[in-house]
Amino acid sequence: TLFSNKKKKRKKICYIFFIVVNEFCERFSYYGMRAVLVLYFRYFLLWDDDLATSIYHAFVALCYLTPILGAIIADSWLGKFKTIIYLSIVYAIGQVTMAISTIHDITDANRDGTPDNFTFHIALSMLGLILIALGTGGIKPCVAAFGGDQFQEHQSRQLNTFFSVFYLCINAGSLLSTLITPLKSVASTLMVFIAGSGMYVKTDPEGNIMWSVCKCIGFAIKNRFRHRSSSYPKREHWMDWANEKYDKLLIAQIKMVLKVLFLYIPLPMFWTLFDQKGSRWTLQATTMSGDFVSILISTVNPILILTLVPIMDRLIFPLIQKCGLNFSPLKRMTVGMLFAAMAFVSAALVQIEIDKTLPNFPSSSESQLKVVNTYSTTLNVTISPNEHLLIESFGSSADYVTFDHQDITVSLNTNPVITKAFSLIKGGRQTLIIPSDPTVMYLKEDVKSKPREGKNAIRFVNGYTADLNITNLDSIEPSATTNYTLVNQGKRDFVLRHGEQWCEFSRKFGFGASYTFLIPSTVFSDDCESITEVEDMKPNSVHMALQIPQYFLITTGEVMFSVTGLQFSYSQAPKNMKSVLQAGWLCTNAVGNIIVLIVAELGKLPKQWAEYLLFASLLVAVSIIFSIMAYFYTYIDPAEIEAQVRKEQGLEPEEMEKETLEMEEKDEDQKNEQGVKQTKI
Ligand SMILES: C[C@H](N)C(=O)N1CCC[C@H]1C(=O)O
Repeated sequence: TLFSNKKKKRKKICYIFFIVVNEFCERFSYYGMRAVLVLYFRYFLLWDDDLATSIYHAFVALCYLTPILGAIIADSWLGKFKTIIYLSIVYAIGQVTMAISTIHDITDANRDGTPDNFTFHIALSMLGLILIALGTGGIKPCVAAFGGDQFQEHQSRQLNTFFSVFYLCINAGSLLSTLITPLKSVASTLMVFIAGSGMYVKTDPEGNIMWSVCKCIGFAIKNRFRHRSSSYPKREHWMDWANEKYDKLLIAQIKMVLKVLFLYIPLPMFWTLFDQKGSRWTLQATTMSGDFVSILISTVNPILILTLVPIMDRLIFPLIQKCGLNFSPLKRMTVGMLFAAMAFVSAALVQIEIDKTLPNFPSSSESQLKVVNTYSTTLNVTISPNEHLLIESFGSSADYVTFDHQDITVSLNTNPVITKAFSLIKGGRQTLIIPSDPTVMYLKEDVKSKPREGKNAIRFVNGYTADLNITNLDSIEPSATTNYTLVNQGKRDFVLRHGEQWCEFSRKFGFGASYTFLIPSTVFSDDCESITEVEDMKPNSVHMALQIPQYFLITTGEVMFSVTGLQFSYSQAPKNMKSVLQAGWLCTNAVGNIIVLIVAELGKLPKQWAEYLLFASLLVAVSIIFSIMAYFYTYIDPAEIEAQVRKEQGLEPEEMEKETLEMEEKDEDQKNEQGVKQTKI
């Protein structure tokens, strides 16, 4: 017996392995593709930021809505195993379609590097994304439930460990997704899953269960309405009004599912905060300094998951249990939400620090002006009515001057005095460039937000007497100013050239700054030494390491909320509706994304820190509501309830046991048969 038990255990570990590796590969493909999706929209389809992020969030929401479809197909028709196989094929076709849509040569007849027919590429990529959403979402509830199906009722501890390992694999896949192409991984997902085919415990679909559920609920509502008069005796539950027509077992199962789905109503708020990690927090990082921006943003969450899940499972939760505290799944989920709220408080505190260092940008009715002097002497600049600035040669005004009107007159104390009228841009920042011939002074528009992705915006004013060529820039005429170019952090070299003459100029950049470099007429004689720099915008000074606490808090919250939610959804579902409840759980994520799309994108508060605090407060309020709902929830053992109903229906427990035994024997025979077949091959 001992030997056969050990053998069974080893076998189980083996086929669980196929399932978790399958999830690893799938998430690998999904997150790998998601990581480059916004870039594809921005730089290939040339969409603007808003459209790119909206379509991105809509796609993520769709990926978490399609699980309903997958669950219906699995529980009512194909069964989980076949659903996973078929929808994985749809998934792979989606990835191929998406890959084809990125080949610009297909419509680039004139070979200029730009597609000629954007509509074709957009249509193809949208089709690809829909297929991917159908594939990834469709299989997701089935894989989790299918994994759970491999355990027997008494193995609840192992079941919990399975879901933790399952979540670890999701995040290992997400972490490594940037290294290997998504396409290969879809193919391997399928192969790994099929490889374990002969070993799985496959539960058959029980007819069109979803249709029966809908009909049963519809009948209960109609029947209740028909008997609304007080002369009819009350029933314990409104679903009991379906007793006249429907099987007691089905009614009991629907009650279990509805109870859990009702509990899920407040949960999307967690995902609303969680999903802003990829949008608001990423933007926050671009206003901070530090060398590890991209690594931090794309990897910190999965790395923390890989560390925190084992720590929680093996250390924290057992410790809490040892202290005699009942840290039930719903309590864990509530605490998870509170952690996410704390993460947003932490984000707000970081934002307040960042705001202290941000430039004072003009409001929509104001205009800002700075003056740069490349004239040969110091100038006294008067800007009507009462702004007086003393600006050295090859220097600038100390900071921007803010005006609440747009029309200004500038006078220079040259001989004769030069006076010129300008109209400033409302809500804009500009620089008045005074060249070597001040009569042609002109306005140049400046950046009025922090350069993206921690880059630096730089430009040059040519005070040299002839055209100049600068590395990677077009030639600049004398007295002209280049447009801004974005440069990365670190040391950058520029070569300035005019005919045979040249000199090299090096500059070390931080993050998110903006500079105007003034090139004097002596530039070649002093080997670029005399180039001066005007700081239009200071580099970011709040270090990105300050974001670590918020990532740590939200990931701790995720471990408590998401891993527990996954386990809870499986354990509280009746046998024939496991995928449906997994789909319901995943839908909370979809709704969360839709809320981000609607509320966070449309209703921006003027202060970012205030928006973070608002979201934190909302989640605290929601977690209080959830904890009250959880207080009234009684944990159930679906198998026990089903057995009890069966018993009430006259099916003796012995018969049931016999039935179960027969099924197990059948399964065992089937597996042995497969094993023999495989050996023969
Ligand atoms: C990458 C996340 N840490 C994560 O594991 N997930 C976010 C949404 C649910 C879950 C997933 O299944 O991808």
